[in-house]
Amino acid sequence: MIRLTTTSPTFAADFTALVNARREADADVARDVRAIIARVRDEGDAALADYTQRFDRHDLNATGWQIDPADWRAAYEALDPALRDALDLAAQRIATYHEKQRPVGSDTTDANGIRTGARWNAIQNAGIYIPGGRAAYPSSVLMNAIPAKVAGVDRVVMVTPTPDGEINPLVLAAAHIAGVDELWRIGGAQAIAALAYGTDRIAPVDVITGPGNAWVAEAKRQLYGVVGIDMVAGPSEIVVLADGQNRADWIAADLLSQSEHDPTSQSILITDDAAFADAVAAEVDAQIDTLATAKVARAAWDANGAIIVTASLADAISLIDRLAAEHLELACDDPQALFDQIRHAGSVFMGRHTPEAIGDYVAGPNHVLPTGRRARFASGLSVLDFMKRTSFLQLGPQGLAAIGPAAVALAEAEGLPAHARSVALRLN
Ligand SMILES: NC(=O)c1ccc[n+]([C@@H]2O[C@H](COP(=O)([O-])OP(=O)(O)OC[C@H]3O[C@@H](n4cnc5c(N)ncnc54)[C@H](O)[C@@H]3O)[C@@H](O)[C@H]2O)c1
Ligand SMILES: N[C@H](CO)Cc1c[nH]c[nH+]1
Ligand SMILES: [Zn+2]
Repeated sequence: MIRLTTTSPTFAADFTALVNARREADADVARDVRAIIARVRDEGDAALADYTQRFDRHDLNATGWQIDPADWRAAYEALDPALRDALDLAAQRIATYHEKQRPVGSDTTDANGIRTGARWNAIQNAGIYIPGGRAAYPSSVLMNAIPAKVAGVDRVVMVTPTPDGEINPLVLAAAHIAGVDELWRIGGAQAIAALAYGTDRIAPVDVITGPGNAWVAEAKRQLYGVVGIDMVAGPSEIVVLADGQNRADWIAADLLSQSEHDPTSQSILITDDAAFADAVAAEVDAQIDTLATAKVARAAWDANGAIIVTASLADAISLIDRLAAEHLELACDDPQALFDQIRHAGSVFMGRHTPEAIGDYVAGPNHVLPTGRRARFASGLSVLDFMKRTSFLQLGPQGLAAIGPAAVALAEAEGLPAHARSVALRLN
């Protein structure tokens, strides 16, 4: 963990180094992913079986390539009732939140009878990546599949790695609740490539959504264009802005909640109270060892964690915007006043009783969010990622007469005579 103070003479350089640190997709990851993608494109299922053996340690031809919907239902029905209720509550809240995102098209006709508009249609085939290397993510099944179904996607294809051939029953139960259509036991960059290009067994999809580690995120980035993607959603991050009135143990737990995802995760505390910074640092150290995920959390905190002490909470705003983090907690008395001034963050958690982890599971907004400072230009997963818009126009003789000559003039000015003729012929 590094500790910075805004009054230090080296702060500007130190903070810039923190902002620019490349935690994900370094040169090796990009090169390895390129090789994996090329092999899956050329060798299809054989490459998938080989990579699954290498990274997930099981033989797909023995364990099975797919898991059957009957098994999803059985897993749901066998769940402990409290867990089933928790999953149902999460699904219902996520559905309610996302149903409000359905877009409306437009259809207007002006005084010359020129009709213009736009119509939204669902993507036909969506691939959803559900991470599964270090932890199982039933919550990510709901976060991806529910918006896809709200959008009206015909075919939702879920891929997830099953290390050592084991699958978490909660992941199956979530697939059942969310109405997934196919479930393949493949993960990593190879699964993204299979969804993008298709193989003998797996029909290709039109868009791929979902989070994953550095290899998954880089594969989506490299395959964008062959296939649509939601965003690059890599190793988790959190920035917590907290004044000295918070409980140090609460804030330490919030920081660790994201550090425990991945050794390349990043957790940053910004506070205007140096004594509170000390207390949180001590709490993080005390809490890490109590976690079953201590090894990953420790690696992430040591390598990428940061505590920044500012002179005031207001001084933190420009720092927060430069970090453009996936998650931002505002643990202070008037979070709204700060939120009003912040532009770049994937999702914001306001007030002392809104830990980021509540949004990971049950609040309703999507937990698939842009990482690596991409909140400057990207948004969290939504129904719109599973839809696209087609514009349309319709003119009669009067409308064409009104705007056609301008089109002819512009076409001639561009040196495109066939364009000009196509309009002019109809004007005469
Ligand atoms: N940004 C978000 O919205 C969000 C949401 C949930 C989870 N996450 C992130 O998802 C990630 C989940 O990671 P995970 O590892 O548990 O599962 P994962 O499914 O993303 O990755 C596991 C796969 O990675 C591949 N892999 C591992 N080591 C490799 C190597 N050396 N070379 C090539 N491929 C390799 C393997 O194919 C393996 O099956 C975490 O980073 C977590 O922070 C992000
Ligand atoms: N925090 C993750 C997004 O970065 C989402 C998640 C799922 N389960 C637990 N956490
Ligand atoms: Zn999380």
